[in-house]
Amino acid sequence: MKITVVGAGAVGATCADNIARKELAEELILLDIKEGFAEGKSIDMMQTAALLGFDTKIKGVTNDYAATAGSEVVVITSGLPRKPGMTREELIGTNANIVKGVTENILKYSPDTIIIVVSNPMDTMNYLTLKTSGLPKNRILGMGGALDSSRFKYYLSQELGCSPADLNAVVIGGHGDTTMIPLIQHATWNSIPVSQLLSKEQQDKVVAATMVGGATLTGLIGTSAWYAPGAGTAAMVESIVRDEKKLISSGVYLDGEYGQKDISLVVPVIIGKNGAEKILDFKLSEAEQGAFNKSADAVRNMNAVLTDMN
Ligand SMILES: NC(=O)C1=CN([C@@H]2O[C@H](COP(=O)(O)OP(=O)(O)OC[C@H]3O[C@@H](n4cnc5c(N)ncnc54)[C@H](O)[C@@H]3O)[C@@H](O)[C@H]2O)C=CC1
Ligand SMILES: O=C([O-])CC(=O)C(=O)O
Repeated sequence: MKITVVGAGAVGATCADNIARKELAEELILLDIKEGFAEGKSIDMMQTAALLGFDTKIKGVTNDYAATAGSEVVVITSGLPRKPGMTREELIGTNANIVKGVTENILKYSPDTIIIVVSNPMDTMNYLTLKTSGLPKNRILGMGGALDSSRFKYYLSQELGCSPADLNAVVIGGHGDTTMIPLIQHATWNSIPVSQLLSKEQQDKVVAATMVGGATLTGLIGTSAWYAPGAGTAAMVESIVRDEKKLISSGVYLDGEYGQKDISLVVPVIIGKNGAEKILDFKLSEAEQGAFNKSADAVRNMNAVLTDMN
């Protein structure tokens, strides 16, 4: 198994680190445009191999796409992160060009790969990758729901005083401060609905904290988060590589599911060796479907910016 991670910054390097520790690949290429940066990070990570006991060979390259040839999975993290006070959507001007160029270069050497898009604004960057690559829709996945669902579990666990691992909770919609939809009515603690354990105020607090989870960390750190984003992406890679068929909220192209067409949004997806193997199209309540439609409108407006940029 050969995997490439594009962008050796905070998220890309953390994702690569997780992939190596889990030994998901024999060969892992880390590519960045900044001279020597991916090489340095890769050597640093390889110098943990003796300590951590992993066998993955990590190689860093500066913009050398030939080195990525034959990658079965490619993760795209290249692009600017937001600064405090910014929205993810404000990154579109810079990141659309980066993601489009990277996708074109990757496909020259790995025409049948599965791509996971992380760069923000993720829903629109995933849609752009779908349109740029011409790959079948099952081979393009956006990372956002894995992270947001894990954040949702974190905030729920804080309120319930329980282990996040005992929780089942899912975020769908867009990967944006106002577009994500934590499905609180469906969340359970070992099968017990959390809506029966938390007051309405507590539930509202958890939902609100989850939605601005990324912005909160950006305010604290000065740039956006990377540990949970890196781990969320690696979990998707793992489900592909090990053909786990895990149900992970992910950005996928919708063709009628949840009443939406020609858009990428986050919904529950079974992820296996063929990428997005099945979208679980379950019935939302009227309020949830209304929120989903509103998120779709917002993401569609962002997607329209791509046309204006051309
Ligand atoms: N979807 C999600 O849930 C999340 C998305 N993100 C997004 O991921 C992206 C990366 O975030 P960080 O790693 O924190 O940023 P970073 O600034 O630490 O790393 C980005 C890297 O991309 C590289 N890069 C820029 N243009 C490139 C190109 N054309 N080819 C190859 N490499 C290129 C830069 O040199 C830099 O090393 C941002 O857009 C951020 O908003 C971050 C966290 C979560
Ligand atoms: O907040 C950001 O800009 C980065 C991101 O998508 C996240 O951490 O959820």
